[in-house]
Amino acid sequence: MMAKLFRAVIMGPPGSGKGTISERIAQSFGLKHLSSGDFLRENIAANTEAGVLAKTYIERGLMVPDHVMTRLLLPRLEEMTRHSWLMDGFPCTLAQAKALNSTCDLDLVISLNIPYETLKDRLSDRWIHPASGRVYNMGFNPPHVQGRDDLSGEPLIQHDNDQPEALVARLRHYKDVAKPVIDLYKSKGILHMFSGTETDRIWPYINSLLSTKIPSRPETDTQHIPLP
Ligand SMILES: Nc1nc2c(ncn2[C@H]2C[C@H](O)[C@@H](COP(=O)(O)OP(=O)(O)OP(=O)(O)O)O2)c(=O)[nH]1
Ligand SMILES: Nc1ncnc2c1ncn2[C@@H]1O[C@H](COP(=O)(O)OP(=O)(O)O)[C@@H](O)[C@H]1O
Repeated sequence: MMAKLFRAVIMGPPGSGKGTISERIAQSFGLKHLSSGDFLRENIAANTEAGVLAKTYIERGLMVPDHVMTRLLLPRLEEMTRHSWLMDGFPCTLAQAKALNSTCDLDLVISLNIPYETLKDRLSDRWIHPASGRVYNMGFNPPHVQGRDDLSGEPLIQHDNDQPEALVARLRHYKDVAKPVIDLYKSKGILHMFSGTETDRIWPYINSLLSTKIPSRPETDTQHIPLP
């Protein structure tokens, strides 16, 4: 018998730990981690029509318009008929949420509520390996060799828009656009909000919530059919 597919979204301001927590969820529960940023980077690398268009916005530090995002992502999600997934970075706006709504029924939305001071500290210390998108934080998960990606050994970079001046504007913008999305998911009864300053302290709560909804990845347990 095929297990029911599970579809979840994770929301939160820049630096709130969406990527970090998504990876843990993917590992523990076997959901496929989808990231809007990764989809965009793939499309940019492949020079698709949407990728070329998206690049012109990202380069200017702007959000990609809703119609480009939905045209890019919804067909990919529609194709995922055999996989449970967790989407990170989409939807970001009410228009995106409504478009997603018309494509699929979400089971759960995780919203991360992290204080500004914490975000500022984390992001000013964030280093990225541009080619892979691997993310390091000098305090939390530093690279083995300072300034170098663990796998490729290539140099790490910092984003200008992770610095405090740009972050204030990004955060304000996030709050404005996310509020109606959060309200929508609250009204549907699928929103779960987690507050705190440390991913390691938030994670056990998310883990136990998901354990009530999906079987954890059974390495040895053959009673449960793992999620595809
Ligand atoms: N010090 C500290 N750093 C953390 C913690 N959790 C995650 N980080 C680090 C890893 C990264 O360098 C940075 C941001 O984490 P993520 O890239 O997972 O965040 P998110 O995906 O929400 O950011 P984005 O939307 O891509 O800007 O903070 C934590 O509990 N403490
Ligand atoms: N849902 C979305 N709607 C509009 N633009 C998006 C969306 N997701 C990602 N983007 C664009 O792609 C860029 C990279 O996204 P991401 O990798 O999530 O990193 P970050 O949010 O830290 O910049 C964003 O800065 C934004 O321009």
